[in-house]
Amino acid sequence: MALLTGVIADDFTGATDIAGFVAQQGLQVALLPGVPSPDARWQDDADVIVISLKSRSLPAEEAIRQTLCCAQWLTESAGARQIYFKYCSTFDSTPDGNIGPVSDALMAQTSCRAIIHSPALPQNGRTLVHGHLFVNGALLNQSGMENHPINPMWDARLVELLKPQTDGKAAVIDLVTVRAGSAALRARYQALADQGFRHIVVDALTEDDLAIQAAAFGDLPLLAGGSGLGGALAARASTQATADGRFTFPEDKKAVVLSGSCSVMTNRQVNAYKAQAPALALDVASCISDDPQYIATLADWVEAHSGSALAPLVYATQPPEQLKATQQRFGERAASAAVERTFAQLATRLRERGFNTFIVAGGETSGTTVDALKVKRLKVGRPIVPGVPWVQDSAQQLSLALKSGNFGDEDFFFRAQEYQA
Ligand SMILES: Nc1ncnc2c1ncn2[C@@H]1O[C@H](COP(=O)(O)OP(=O)(O)O)[C@@H](O)[C@H]1O
Ligand SMILES: O=C(O)[C@@H](O)C(=O)COP(=O)(O)O
Repeated sequence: MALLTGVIADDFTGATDIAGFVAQQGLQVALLPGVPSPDARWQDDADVIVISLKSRSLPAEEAIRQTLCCAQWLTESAGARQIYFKYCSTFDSTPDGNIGPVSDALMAQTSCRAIIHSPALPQNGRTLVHGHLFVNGALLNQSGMENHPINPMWDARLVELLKPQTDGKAAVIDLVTVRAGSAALRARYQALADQGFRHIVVDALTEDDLAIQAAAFGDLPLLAGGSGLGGALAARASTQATADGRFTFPEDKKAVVLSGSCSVMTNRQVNAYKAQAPALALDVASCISDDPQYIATLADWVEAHSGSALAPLVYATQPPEQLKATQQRFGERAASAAVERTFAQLATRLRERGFNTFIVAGGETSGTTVDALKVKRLKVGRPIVPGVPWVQDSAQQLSLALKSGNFGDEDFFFRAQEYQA
């Protein structure tokens, strides 16, 4: 089958999330980290290519530049018929971007009059009603996402979130219209585009609503949203039974858990795990000092605890009050950059010492870690929980579980280690 869709994900956990949902539908997925080189020609078989960027928190111009390079490569060198801009199911962005500016730039490049925004992921409790985004029934800005370290979410209304990010007019298509069926939904989209609306937010409460969206919008050159709509599009394209995506894990497993997310769920996961497993909290002051000796000390600690039944955990995860104090002391950007740099350097050091299995919590954290591990191309394996598949760089015999901050249940770090080859 020719390449159907080229996905550009704005972070790494988002990329493995959508790649996992697509692979579960039996489609062949290639997962590529970073902007492909412009002269790299794509000659392999794949139904869907997912490119993972770390563009969510970049300045808007740089996020646009990287995304457009990917879109151009996907259409011209890989033959993608459709571009899917994958962002977070919690619409993670700042007042400056990057969802609005990147969407505008992609519309210009793909000659799309109006872009669909569909972040809903009912499988993980993200639903959209009258354009309001809910996380497990709580409004986005009352869900814990208001305390996010780098993109605190200030509203739950997507149209309001988009306002400071774009000059394009935004509108909502509500659930009643979605449930009127794909033809009615498409007609409403056309009518709004004719009226000059450029950003069309579409409600979804269930997976069935996403299936209707996939039927209505499957042929558009450009779509944007979460992995829910991505999975629904793959289900329509699939002719096979669900693939299980098994691969062989490294025989001599040397695993570590790195947690750089401060989300509500990751805080619970870290607390549950550290009650039973060896765990070490990062010292942010030492991260800021950028002292190589600190990295060596961390690596020694991990190595010393790697014989335990449960993999050692190194975490920066903090509850909101503690995080606020850290950020006031060091500055938000400086603290988060120092923590990410520390995880990246630690991952490199552990790789050199033979660690081959990395369980990482947090999208930005996963981005820096995967970059540091110099991953080239990833195979997608079976899901540990919805939205978090095992992925593997077979050339390097390296297995990775990249967990979005809020995904998984309290026992996630345990479950991730119960895998079977
Ligand atoms: N203790 C801390 N102090 C300051 N920043 C932190 C701390 N712990 C984590 N961070 C930063 O918070 C950000 C979390 O983002 P991310 O890894 O994407 O998690 P999530 O998936 O929850 O969004 C990262 O930039 C990380 O470095
Ligand atoms: O759509 C989602 O929720 C995830 O795929 C995602 O984008 C993850 O982002 P982080 O929560 O920052 O890991």
